[in-house]
Amino acid sequence: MSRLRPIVVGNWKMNGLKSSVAEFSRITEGYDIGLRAKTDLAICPPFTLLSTFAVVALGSRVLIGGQDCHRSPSGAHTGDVSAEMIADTGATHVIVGHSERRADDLDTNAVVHAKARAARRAGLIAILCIGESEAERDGGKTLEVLETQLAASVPDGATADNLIIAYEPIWAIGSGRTPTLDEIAEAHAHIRHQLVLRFGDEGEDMRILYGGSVKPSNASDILAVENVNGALVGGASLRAVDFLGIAHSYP
Ligand SMILES: O=C[C@H](O)COP(=O)(O)O
Repeated sequence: MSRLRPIVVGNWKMNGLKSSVAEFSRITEGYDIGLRAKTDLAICPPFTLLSTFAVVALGSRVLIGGQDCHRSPSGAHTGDVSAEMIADTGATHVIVGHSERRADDLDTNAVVHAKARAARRAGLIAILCIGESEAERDGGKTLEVLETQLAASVPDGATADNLIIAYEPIWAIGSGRTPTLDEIAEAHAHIRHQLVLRFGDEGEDMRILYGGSVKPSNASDILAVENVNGALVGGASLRAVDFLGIAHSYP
């Protein structure tokens, strides 16, 4: 097992109303001393719930993150939210480059790069997502795609304290399908290699999460794979029992 302290992150995507505080409270209550000894735990709710969740999380050590940020600290960007605003809620993390934003909002690698820099500027830890499409996997291009995304979207000067990589094969997100454990190991080893080539020893300490159809029934196998330092969980993070079940899967 990796020596790096794992982190299990829940991405609530566009889900959650004020009434969801009860479910989030169950997560904070379930993050007991036994679980804290195993793993960090974070929830990234929609922007509308960030401040509320940050208050509910106080004292629980559950971490809070945004799901995206604008590259600028403030200004005329209607509808956008800056990294500084996210940090101001008490959040510590922000997801950048999720494939849904790369697809829906045309976030290129250059844009993701700028957002990761913005996260650092605001003192947030960026959870930077990369991953191949099904056509790219079928075409044998997975490792090449990951390499290109890493080179173009991870900023210089990134450290293990301000950057987490999340490997999410696009075809595995919300589909119930996952790569084989060998395929996950291969992708994570490649990401680790690229990080070490670029950042030296610092690259050894950067956490690499797996995301895509993680659930309580497959978490223990996936989380045991070499260089998998945690998970980015979508659908299964919406219910405390499932999310805590995944976090408990660590040996
Ligand atoms: O950010 C989370 C990922 O997109 C994974 O979503 P999923 O667990 O619903 O497949």
